[in-house]
Order: sequence, then structure tokens, then C-alpha cells
Amino acid sequence: IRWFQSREESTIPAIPGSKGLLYYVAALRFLRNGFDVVNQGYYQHRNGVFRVPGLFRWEYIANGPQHTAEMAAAPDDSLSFMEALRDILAVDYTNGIETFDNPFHIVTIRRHLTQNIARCFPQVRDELVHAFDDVLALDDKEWKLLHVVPNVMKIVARTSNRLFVGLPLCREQEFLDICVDFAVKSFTRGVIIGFLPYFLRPIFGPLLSTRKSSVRRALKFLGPMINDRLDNEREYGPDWPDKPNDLTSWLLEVAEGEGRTPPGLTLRILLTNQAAIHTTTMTLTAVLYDLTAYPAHILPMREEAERVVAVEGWTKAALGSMHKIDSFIRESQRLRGNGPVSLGRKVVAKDGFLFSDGTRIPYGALLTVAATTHYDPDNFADPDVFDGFRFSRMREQYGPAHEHEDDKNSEASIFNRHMVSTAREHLVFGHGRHACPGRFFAATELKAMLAHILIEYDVRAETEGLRPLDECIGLLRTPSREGRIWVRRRERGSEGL
Ligand code: HEM
Repeated sequence: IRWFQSREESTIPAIPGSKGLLYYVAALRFLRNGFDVVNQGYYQHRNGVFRVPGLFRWEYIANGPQHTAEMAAAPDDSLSFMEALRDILAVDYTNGIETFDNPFHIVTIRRHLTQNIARCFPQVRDELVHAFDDVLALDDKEWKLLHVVPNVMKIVARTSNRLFVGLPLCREQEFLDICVDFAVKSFTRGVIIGFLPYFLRPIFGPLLSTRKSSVRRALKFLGPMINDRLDNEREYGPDWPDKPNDLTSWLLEVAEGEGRTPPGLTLRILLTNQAAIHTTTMTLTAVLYDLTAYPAHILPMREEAERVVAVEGWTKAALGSMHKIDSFIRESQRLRGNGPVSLGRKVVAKDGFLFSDGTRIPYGALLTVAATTHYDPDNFADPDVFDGFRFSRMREQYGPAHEHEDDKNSEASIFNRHMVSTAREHLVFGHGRHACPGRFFAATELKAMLAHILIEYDVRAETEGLRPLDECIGLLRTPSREGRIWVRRRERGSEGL
């Protein structure tokens, strides 16, 4: 059947060698060498659309700024982000259909979380300082060789949960492990369920999903806290005295019905952790590999962090003045982004999705954008070179002339060079309607952590000049999970190099 489907007529060009019986050979090549296949299509069909053979059907990849802009602006009843997740990661089973019908946790992240970052920054800063101390456990000034991913994961989980559930739960390692485990299992099980034919999903989906057991385990920690807040609300009203200012409270402000029960709320807290922990951990891991592989960046950024903190203290606004640090993380994200394609959407318009150049993508197809745009010499000078200050230089160059510019989409606008700015050639947080709503918090956390590392620690590569190799799993790319770096507590005033 699949082979028959692969013969589907289309005027959209297919990657060479993927027609007829060669379909599956090409599909396996796409799975194993996604970057090569997408790069080939990108340069052959600049500003066009091409097809690659997926295991189950043709997948469509769009190139160029115009196509990206049209996809980013498309309404959900035409190109659906959620339906794509439903198809690929079987979120109906792993996360639950109710989170799909009423994604109030996303509304809370977009609105309340983002609005409260500056106010809650002192807690975030306090937690990250303690988390670095406890997790790295560097008592003296000796160098220690540390695995990056597990340590960063603990620090990120704990710091993020200071804002999600507050003290003391954010320091409860068993609770944090449940959050991490839920995220990993719902992804891996989702991929397995996603490989099943639709008629088998209702049978195997519930068996493979770990949602109920994760909620049950997390309830042991979250249940008493949520019940306590509900009791206070019943007794003293929605603005009860000493109500904590955290994600749990904000979720309760918008939750209704089942969402206001301890299990309903627990699921949303797990889902927020699922979206936050791995993404932020992998970004900071890549940043640390880049920092130690390109150590010439350390001193200018350390000088910037110390200078800004001396004048402004540790505030969210102060982080806004750290242009080099912002630029370094953005550059790391540009080069190490998480895969060959971005903006995964499913075509849900019955007549298909029509680009303004007349290209029509059929109903039910999966459509993405080639992330090759991050490495295109038309977009970035020396695109393969890691240049940590490329974006801060652009801000310096364009900033004064365009500071008062209203058009934030203008290519010259400094707004396009910030770490949180999405752009048609910078898709690490997506772009348009579904651009990551947690990116403002992620950026604050990441910049605060990098500035803290620069001021408090010396770091160097395990082997000088070598960056641990990224790992590719299917179409996903992650920084090495085995990589290690040397770290020591810094003697103030030392250059550490
Ligand atoms: C460096 C860290 C992060 C990266 C790289 C990242 C990346 C992304 C990307 C690529 C998307 C899909 C956008 C699209 O397809 O247009 C996304 C969506 C999302 N992210 Fe993030 N993210 C990060 C951190 C976070 C954090 C900290 C949170 C929550 C506090 C979060 C919550 C979400 C949610 C809820 C969505 C779905 C948005 C929607 O349905 O409209 N993310 N993120």
C-alpha cells in the first residue's frame, strides 16, 4: 500500500532516487542522513518546495523567506501545529486528549509566565545559585571533570520548578526525576505509537502511554500543595493572603472543571516541564561545549557580565544589557539547532494549503521548513564558522540608526538580533503563530546561568580544541549526552585560562 501511495502524482519535485521501488531506500536514507537530504533539496529548489519520502507518506519541505512567512502566518484551520504533533507523537495518548482540546497551560505560559519573569527573577536567581553549588559540589579550587548533560539537567529542572511549583518542592529530586521521566517517556512512547497504523492506536496507545502512572507518582508531591491552595481559595477567595506567585497559582487562575482538580493540574505542570526542561538543558549543554571549544569568547563575556552586574545588580533588565552573552547563545542555537527541519505543520484545509506562488500541498500532508536557512551563506557570512559575537556586532552596527524603528520585521531592525527574536532565517524557537511561548523565560534562565558560570567558574574542554560530537537520532540532533568539561570554582580576579 505504501509503495502504491508513493506513486502519488504530484508536480512538486521529489528528491532524486525516491521514485517507484526506490521509495523505501530513499526513506531510510532520509531517516539516517536527514541533514544531507534536506540540504540537497534546499539548494536544488531555492525558494521552492520539494518532497522527501517519509516511512508512511511523502513529506513536504518548503524553502525561502516567502514560504516560511506564509506558513508562520497560516491559521490553525489551514496548517495545524497540534495535528502534526498528534500524527507524529500521538499526543492524544501520551499527553491526553483534554490537553489538546483545552491547552490552558499554553495560555498561562504565554501570558502569566512571560509577564511575571522580571518580578520573579530574584527567586530564579536565588535557585540557580543554590542549584549550581549543590549539583556541582565544587568545594575547593581544584579542577573537576564533569558530565555536562546530567548536571545541567538537574540545575535546569530545579531552577525552572522554583517558578513552576516553588519551594520546597523544586528541591525534591524524586519529583524532578518524575518530571524528566515523563518528558522522555511521552516522547519515546509517542514515537512508537506514531509508527502504528491508526486502527491499532486505540488498542496500544493507552497501554504504551505512561501519562496516568506519571500523574499518579507526581500527585504524591503536588497533591497536598494543590489541595492546600484550593482550600485557601475556598476560604479566603481567589486573592488569598500570601498566595504564591508561581505557575501553579497562574494555572489555577485560568483552569476550569477537570483542570482545577489535583490530577488535572498535575498533568499541566508535567506538560510545562516537558516543554521546558530538555529544550533548555540541551541549549545550555551546547553553549558550554561551544564556550570550551572557543574559549576566546570567555573573557569578553566575563567582563561584560561583571561590568553590568556591578552597575545594575542581578535583575532581568541587567540581562538585557548583556549583548555579547545574548549573541553567544543565539549563535550556538543557530549552528546547533535541533534538526534539519522546523515548523512542523499538518495540512488540515480540505483543499490543501496554497502558497501565493500557486504551489498546493495536499490535504493531510506534513509540511515543514528546511532549517538549512541557518547555514545559508546568503543569510550569514561564513555560516559554518562559530562566531559568538556575530549578533552583538550586528546590534552595534544597526542599533543606533534603527533604535526608534517601528517595523520590527525590518531586516535591519535590532529586534531581529536578540536571542528571543524569531526570524525567517532563525527558526530555533519556531516562527509566527506558534513560536515558542516559553522562550522569554528560557532566555532569561539561560543568560542568567551563563553569566553566573562566567563570573563564578573557570571552564575548559576535556581535550583542548575538541567539541564533543553532536548526536543524530532520526531527524533529531542533540549535543553529546556523554560529553564532559573541566570546571573549577574561580578565584576572583583570576583570568582562569
Ligand atoms: C531553549 C529552550 C527552548 C527551545 C529551543 C524551544 C523551542 C520550541 C519550538 C521550536 C517550538 C515549536 C514552535 C513552532 O513550531 O512554531 C516550541 C513550542 C512550545 N514551547 Fe518551547 N522551547 C524552549 C523552551 C520552552 C520553555 C521554557 C517552555 C515553557 C515554560 C516552552 C513551552 C513551549 C510550548 C507550550 C510550546 C507550544 C506552543 C504552541 O502550541 O503554540 N518552551 N518551543
